[in-house]
Amino acid sequence: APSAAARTAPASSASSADVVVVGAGLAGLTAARDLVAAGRSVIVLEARDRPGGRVYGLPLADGTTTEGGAEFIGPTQDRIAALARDMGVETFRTYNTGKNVYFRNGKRSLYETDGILGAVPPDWGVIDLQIALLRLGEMIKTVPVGEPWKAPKAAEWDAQTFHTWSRSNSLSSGARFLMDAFASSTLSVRSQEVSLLYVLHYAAAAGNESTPGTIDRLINTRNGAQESRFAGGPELVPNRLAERLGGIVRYNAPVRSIVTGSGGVTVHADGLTVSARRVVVAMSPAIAGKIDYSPALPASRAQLMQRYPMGSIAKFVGVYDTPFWREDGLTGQAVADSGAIDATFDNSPPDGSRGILMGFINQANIRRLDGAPEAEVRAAGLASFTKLFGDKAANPRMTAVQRWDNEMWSGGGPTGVAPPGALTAFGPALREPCGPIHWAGTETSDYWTGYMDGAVRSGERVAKEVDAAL
Ligand SMILES: Cc1cc2nc3c(=O)[nH]c(=O)nc-3n(C[C@H](O)[C@H](O)[C@H](O)COP(=O)(O)OP(=O)(O)OC[C@H]3O[C@@H](n4cnc5c(N)ncnc54)[C@H](O)[C@@H]3O)c2cc1C
Repeated sequence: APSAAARTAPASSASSADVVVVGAGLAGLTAARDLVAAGRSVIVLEARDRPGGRVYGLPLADGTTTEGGAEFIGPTQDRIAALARDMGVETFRTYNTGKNVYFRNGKRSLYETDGILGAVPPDWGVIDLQIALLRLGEMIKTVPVGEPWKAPKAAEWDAQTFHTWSRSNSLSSGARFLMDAFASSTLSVRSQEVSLLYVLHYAAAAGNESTPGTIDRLINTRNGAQESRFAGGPELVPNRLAERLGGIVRYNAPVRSIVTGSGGVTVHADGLTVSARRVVVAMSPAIAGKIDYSPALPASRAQLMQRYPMGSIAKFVGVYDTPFWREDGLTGQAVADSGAIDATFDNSPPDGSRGILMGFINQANIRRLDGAPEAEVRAAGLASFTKLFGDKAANPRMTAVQRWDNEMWSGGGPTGVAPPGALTAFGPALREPCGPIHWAGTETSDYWTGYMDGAVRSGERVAKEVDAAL
């Protein structure tokens, strides 16, 4: 249990603990849970006024919320599943009955997702694409989960982008578009921006210790990463965990600097300084790089933090009286090559008592809308919804938008992504402790890096690491 001193320290003061955890996202909260269970005194310092980080219940005008950040959970995501169970949060299936919409080259078509192609829309390049996917599947098998830099062809694959590979391994514009759509919908970057090795590892990591990761598990709704959602919203998981941890979690406490001395570390947050034997920094490398470290970190870690940028992403939702697309035989899922939104899902509540359409405004699309007033984002979002789901989508009861790129304590999303050269030169620094400073966050995970499950796994891993070091 936390020491009495840790529980009662006033908000603006100096205090001490065995371990300071920086960041109350899923990674930091999980680390704190396990360290407290191991009998260590812990203080969690969170910059925002809420826990959860990239897991966020986006408020709607009527006082309810919808998923503004992380949303889905699927098979082999065992650690977030276990945590949600512990917190009494149930899951339900993502609405997935009917056909998906595919919009390309100005033409709208519908397709089934229970055929051999699964979630892949049929396009002219489909044979071409299947051959490329088979090749990728073979490459993925050779990438060691958690250590992609040790793949036999790591140097070759980290020397090119996913775009370069997709262009030299497919001829049709359909296959090329669908490979770009894969990078966009999973990482919210253009395929030009991400290392081939990183993409291969992302797929290798989409599994668990007994089930190898695959591209299918990343992109599928049924049997894939989009299979289920959390009843009441995913934010219930971090909210309840933070509540359980109680007063050791301090909000509005952005950490500005971490000073390593002979006896341990001193962590300086706004209004609070904490001395500890160890510190866990539980956030993406890019955001961890905003903290001042003294003495300077080893160059490998400092430069990793310069080379692991966040994707660019926003979510747009429209709320309707009913999920009208269901009556039209549609799942609410779409893939589009134009407009502000390139992928959609049905975000309605489990009982379907009203309809919520969610659209991702991914990579270049949200960059184009950077700084645009909300009315312009709304108009662009509704234009996409109408094009994909018809005129009934034009007049929602309300809309909402969550722009992650403008969030000071996230800097984008869904995850940090490695451009060419970063993993082979700096990858081991993702997890390697720097003296008493340990690193967590979904980006440091082996399985399901980039996902809530990876965040939880990273918290569990770092708690063991720190407990052993104390
Ligand atoms: C739009 C979007 C959609 C997504 N969809 C899914 C999905 O469907 N399924 C899925 O599994 N995952 C999804 N993700 C990814 C998922 O949200 C993340 O993988 C996961 O939440 C990361 O948790 P974390 O604890 O590693 O980091 P974070 O959640 O980023 O937590 C880091 C915490 O540190 C805090 N912090 C930052 N700097 C400081 C500082 N200096 N001092 C103190 N505190 C600080 C932040 O405020 C934050 O609370 C999505 C993400 C986004 C943005």
